[in-house]
Amino acid sequence: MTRDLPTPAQPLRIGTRGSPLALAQANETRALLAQAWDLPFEAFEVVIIRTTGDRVIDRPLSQIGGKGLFTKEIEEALSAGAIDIAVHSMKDMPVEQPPGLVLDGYLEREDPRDAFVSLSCTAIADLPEGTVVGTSSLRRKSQILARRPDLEVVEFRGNVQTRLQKLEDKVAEATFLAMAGLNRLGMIDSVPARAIGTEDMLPAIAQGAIGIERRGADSRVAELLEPIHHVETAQRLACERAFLAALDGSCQTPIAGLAEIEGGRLRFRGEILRPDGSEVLAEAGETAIADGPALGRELGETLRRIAGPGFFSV
Ligand SMILES: NCc1[nH]cc(CCC(=O)O)c1CC(=O)O
Repeated sequence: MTRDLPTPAQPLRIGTRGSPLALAQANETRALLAQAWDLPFEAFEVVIIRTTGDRVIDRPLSQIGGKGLFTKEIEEALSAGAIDIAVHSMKDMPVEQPPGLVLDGYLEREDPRDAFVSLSCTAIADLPEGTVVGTSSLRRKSQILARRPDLEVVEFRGNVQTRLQKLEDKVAEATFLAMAGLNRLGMIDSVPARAIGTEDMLPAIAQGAIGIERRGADSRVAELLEPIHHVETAQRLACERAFLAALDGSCQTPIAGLAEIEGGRLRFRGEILRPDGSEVLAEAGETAIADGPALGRELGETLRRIAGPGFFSV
């Protein structure tokens, strides 16, 4: 039993970005912790931290450069002891953490699929030739162009509300969002969104999963997180992130992958694309759950070999 549980006077400080989705994720973590330990909400404090990714909104993410655009400042606060845990969208997390920090707590994964969002159409296939679609994701852009080279893809940044306004304003006819974000924001019924099957658009690595980062030396926090940790999510992400690590993936490379567990077996599909969508390389495999990381690594290395140097630069 943990001896010193957080109290309203000395709350556990939960660091997060200030976007509506990030706040929803931090509050979900807070509620799960309060429930698991039978503590009042006030024993947990949400601390908002502004990141480079939040500050620079006039350029595509891929052009700002550097890893961890949405995480660097939060990790600095965690290392400095200004917060006790950090709640992240695992999709935005580099595969390696700074020295002293550990990212091994996961909430149960939400729907990993992407959503097709449009006021006028219901699927990519229905879009008239030459239609303009908006996305800020290199992966989604490449996947769309691979399927529909006739479409025009324009840069589309901002939160869900901003993007919907851009659809209203006819800046683009359609856009793409994570189902997980729409669900967590409680917006799924108020947005013209349709889930895209993972055979049609393979999600980003770790899409829909929330990770909780802590200081490795902080065993009290490790103990606090244990009851809200979701083992199957961790097993799926271990495979997906091993795939990403083998490909040295960052936000600047179009990489997709999804691990699924059924009947005690883990199935993984992964793909890499040229940024212009002119080529897609895919691999899939199945293994025992414990061997998920080895499978992810092996398939990542296979794809890297097949792709050769320069694959991502065209
Ligand atoms: N890169 C931004 C980001 N990071 C996580 C999500 C969605 C939630 C998730 O995948 O867990 C989003 C927005 C989006 O892709 O629509």
